[in-house]
Amino acid sequence: MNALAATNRNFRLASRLLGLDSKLEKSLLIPFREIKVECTIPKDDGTLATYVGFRIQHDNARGPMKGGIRYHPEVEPDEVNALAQLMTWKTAVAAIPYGGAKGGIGCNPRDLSKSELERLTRVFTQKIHDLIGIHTDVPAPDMGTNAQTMAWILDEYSKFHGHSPAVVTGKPIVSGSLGREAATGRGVVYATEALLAEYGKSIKGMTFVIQGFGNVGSWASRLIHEKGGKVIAVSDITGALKNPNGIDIPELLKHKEATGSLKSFNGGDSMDPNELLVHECDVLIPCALGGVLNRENAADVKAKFIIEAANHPTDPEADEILSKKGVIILPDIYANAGGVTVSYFEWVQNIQGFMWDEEKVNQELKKYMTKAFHNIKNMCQSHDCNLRMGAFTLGVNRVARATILRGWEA
Ligand SMILES: NC(=O)C1=CN([C@@H]2O[C@H](COP(=O)(O)OP(=O)(O)OC[C@H]3O[C@@H](n4cnc5c(N)ncnc54)[C@H](OP(=O)(O)O)[C@@H]3O)[C@@H](O)[C@H]2O)C=CC1
Ligand SMILES: O=C(O)CCC(=O)C(=O)O
Repeated sequence: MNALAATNRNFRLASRLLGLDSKLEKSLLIPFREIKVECTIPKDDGTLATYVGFRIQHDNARGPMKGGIRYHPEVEPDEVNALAQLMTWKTAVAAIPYGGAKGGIGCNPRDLSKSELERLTRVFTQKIHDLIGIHTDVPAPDMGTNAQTMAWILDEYSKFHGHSPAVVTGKPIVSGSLGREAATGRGVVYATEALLAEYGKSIKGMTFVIQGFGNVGSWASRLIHEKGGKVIAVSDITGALKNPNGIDIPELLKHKEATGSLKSFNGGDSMDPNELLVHECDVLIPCALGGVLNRENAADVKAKFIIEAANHPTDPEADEILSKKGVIILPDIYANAGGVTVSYFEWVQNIQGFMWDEEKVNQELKKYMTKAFHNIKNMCQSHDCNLRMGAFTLGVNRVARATILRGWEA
């Protein structure tokens, strides 16, 4: 099932549990606005290259639309649409005053030089600058983008609208927030702790398998390692690595920084990346692409807990198979909400012109993640449902209530 069909399905199941009116359901499902732009840039060799950029603004009933910008060869409208919708429910689950959006450019950032990436980002910003803004739509990093990308967007946007640091989050520290770079991984760890506590367990001594070693995967690995968890397998696009005694994550981080990949790290054995997701472990954390858990591999998953740090890593068919096996899944719209939560703190700091220290950022993040977990659990009890539906009913209900309060009448 493609990402949009899967996301719509989860939304409809939640809407039914909540008993939403069908007209309201339709209105919540259809995006507020879909933007598609042509981005042509001169390459370093003087030739021209054209890329397609998207920004899909899903809903703004609870506040300005919010969500990342992805640079990846597989970026296409249905996927961006699904990711934008997930942002709407995610910001509502996290109880931060935003709606949802997502954007992206179909390109392989590994094949572009830094100056080509800068030109592409600036052209994309020129095409969408009048449709984003501090109180309308606030982008942030996602796969293939980072703080530098956000700094270019801020600079280009500011040429049209004056200096506007709050127009993007996930910026470098000069106008960004302390703690934002680590926030998604840190939020994943707080979410994991909240879940494990329900089962009388903690991170210390448990075994973890982590797919993806970019922003989210590397921070999650580092923090789990610091808390005494044993990361026994990790992967990036170049391959996968295992060590049953636990990988030395600080050493692996140095290796990845120096070489750009996990390859040839001598603190573990290489493994088939397809084996990684079905490797024996206590906790599996996908931190890369969507749809990686599907009917092909779900029956073979051996983890007892899955923490969805990536967006929509679990296809609905896999969801069903895993649930029958008794695997506990912490859904993306909660598990990876730490990033957008600290993006909210960054936006607040930019608007106030006042910078928080990192301790305050992390304390507030923990408060938001812990509260959201208990709110999800309450929804699970009221609707007799699993954690995914607990999170969806929580998010959808908050957005539906805001929509009704703003004047919706069937
Ligand atoms: N950044 C954020 O704040 C947030 C991100 N997310 C989600 O988390 C996920 C990861 O995002 P982020 O860490 O920012 O992205 P990055 O681009 O920083 O990292 C992505 C990682 O995935 C790896 N990867 C790509 N393709 C594959 C593959 N086929 N098999 C294994 N690994 C692969 C990359 O490998 P390599 O290192 O070799 O390139 C990289 O390590 C995405 O689903 C994103 O939507 C969710 C919430 C917030
Ligand atoms: O920080 C943000 O605004 C959005 C992060 C994001 O894209 C996501 O949570 O998927």
